[in-house]
Amino acid sequence: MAGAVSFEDGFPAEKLFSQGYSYTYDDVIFLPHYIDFPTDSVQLNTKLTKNIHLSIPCVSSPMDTVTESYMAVAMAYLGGIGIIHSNNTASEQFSILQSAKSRRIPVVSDFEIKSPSDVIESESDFGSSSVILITETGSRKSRVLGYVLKSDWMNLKNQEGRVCDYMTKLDFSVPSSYDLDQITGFLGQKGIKLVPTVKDGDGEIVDLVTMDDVERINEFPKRGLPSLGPNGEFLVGAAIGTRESDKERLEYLVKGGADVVVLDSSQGNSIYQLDMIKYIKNTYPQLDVIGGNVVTMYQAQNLIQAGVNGLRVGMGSGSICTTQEVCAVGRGQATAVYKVSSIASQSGVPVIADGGISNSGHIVKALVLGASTVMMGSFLAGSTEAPGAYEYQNGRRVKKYRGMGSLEAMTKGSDQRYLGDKSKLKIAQGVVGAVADKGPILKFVPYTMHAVKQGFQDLGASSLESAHNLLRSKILRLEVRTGAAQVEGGVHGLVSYEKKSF
Ligand SMILES: NC(=O)C1=CN([C@@H]2O[C@H](COP(=O)(O)OP(=O)(O)OC[C@H]3O[C@@H](n4cnc5c(N)ncnc54)[C@H](O)[C@@H]3O)[C@@H](O)[C@H]2O)C=CC1
Ligand SMILES: O=c1[nH]c(=O)c2[nH+]cn([C@@H]3O[C@H](COP(=O)(O)O)[C@@H](O)[C@H]3O)c2[nH]1
Ligand SMILES: [K+]
Repeated sequence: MAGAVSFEDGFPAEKLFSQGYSYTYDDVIFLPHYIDFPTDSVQLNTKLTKNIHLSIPCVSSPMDTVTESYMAVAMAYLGGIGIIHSNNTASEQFSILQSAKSRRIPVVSDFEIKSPSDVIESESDFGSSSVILITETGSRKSRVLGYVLKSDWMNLKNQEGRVCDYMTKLDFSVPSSYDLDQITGFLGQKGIKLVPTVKDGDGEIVDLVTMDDVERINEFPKRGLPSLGPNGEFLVGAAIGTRESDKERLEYLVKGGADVVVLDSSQGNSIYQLDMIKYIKNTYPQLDVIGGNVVTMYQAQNLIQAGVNGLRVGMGSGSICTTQEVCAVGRGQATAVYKVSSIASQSGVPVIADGGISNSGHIVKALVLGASTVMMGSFLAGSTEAPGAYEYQNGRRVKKYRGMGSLEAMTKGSDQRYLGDKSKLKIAQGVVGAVADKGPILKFVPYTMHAVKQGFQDLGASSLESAHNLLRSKILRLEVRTGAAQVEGGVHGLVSYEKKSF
């Protein structure tokens, strides 16, 4: 470390965040410190809750356009975690959870299954997949007999025949608990192009993994250790509410193997949430509970005293949120993360900085200001692994992304909860929108983590713990950026440019 500092330059966080302003990530900037280690030696391993360890500080938000099973699997594969949303029935949420828990390979495999006597009538029978699987009865819970590749079918002379007349025979399947290395080895050893994975026990087909999938995944940048539970399954979380009916939902989720539950509310400091925390702690003492959302020390203190194992911070900071406009409550996210973390750290309760992340710099700021993980909605929406299909808007490939407090999400299209019950007024606190196709999170999350490591290196922080210590000991300094400084900090003065990050 460089020589002792005998002058004042910049502000310690404690001073900056006690001036009566609500700052967000873009308002503040860290002053660089001293580098004495390479980027690759920065460690981003962290805690989601007191008991759950992750190798990257990333959590996908419990929103119905962000986290279902493919997202949860990809997040755990990368070393983070996904929280399955609860905008569905308890049994629907249970199936999504089970679907994530039964997988170890982050493929988005959306294939059709037919029986040997079926006929493939047109190319559209393949859907978005390049292969159709053939099983004895044409269902998932049936013996695999073979497959038909779209490319083979296109070259067939007699496309009208039954699939058993031309399918490629396949006698193999592997347990769905196989990881990528085991499947790669299996495909190589048998010299086959693809293999279905099946659940232990009932033998239900889970995925179809092709050599192309395996090669593609192996080409993505290096990742952290996957997030695994003691039974070798991926760690997966789930959201619940604080109504009486959520106790039944919780029972399903516990049966489904949820590793952690998030009490999903915009204002977590309520009698309903405190009662739910007590109920969960009494009924399932082994289950970790994340409370929130909170933005003040007072709110946080109440939930900590009630026994939460983690805190989710952010009110109105999300990209689709209108809470601050509608309700006049909330807080700038940088201030909220700093203030809540400063009290939560005294009890060793990890903080999730939720909402408002739109670049790697925001992640650095959230983590250095005291958070242990960041929760992201829009940053992960629009990816291959996010729920929903791509569509085109003005020539751009996009996926829908919507707030869970938007009218559309609250009424869920045909759901009559709101439209039928005229006595209950519903006010939207979120919007429905779309985000651009970002490709697989398997690719852009590792690049983003590398950018975060570079930020940590500039600050002289080799880990989250070291960053938190540097901030608390007032060695790390920061300042507020004026409007002009923010303009200067972005790209400016060019006639045109292309922004390509990696
Ligand atoms: N982070 C943020 O800034 C915001 C997030 N959201 C998201 O929107 C969704 C809905 O959020 P909220 O509306 O805050 O959900 P919520 O379930 O906490 O609250 C909905 C309403 O139900 C009431 N309520 C909850 N439990 C109750 C019980 N047991 N008995 C009687 N009343 C009860 C609440 O007081 C509130 O009026 C969540 O997914 C949340 O994450 C919404 C707004 C802001
Ligand atoms: O005011 C709100 N109205 C909503 O409809 C809504 N839906 C989600 N959220 C919150 O926003 C977070 C995701 O934010 P980002 O897209 O910025 O990552 C999420 O993680 C939530 O905390 C909402 N907030
Ligand atoms: K907002």
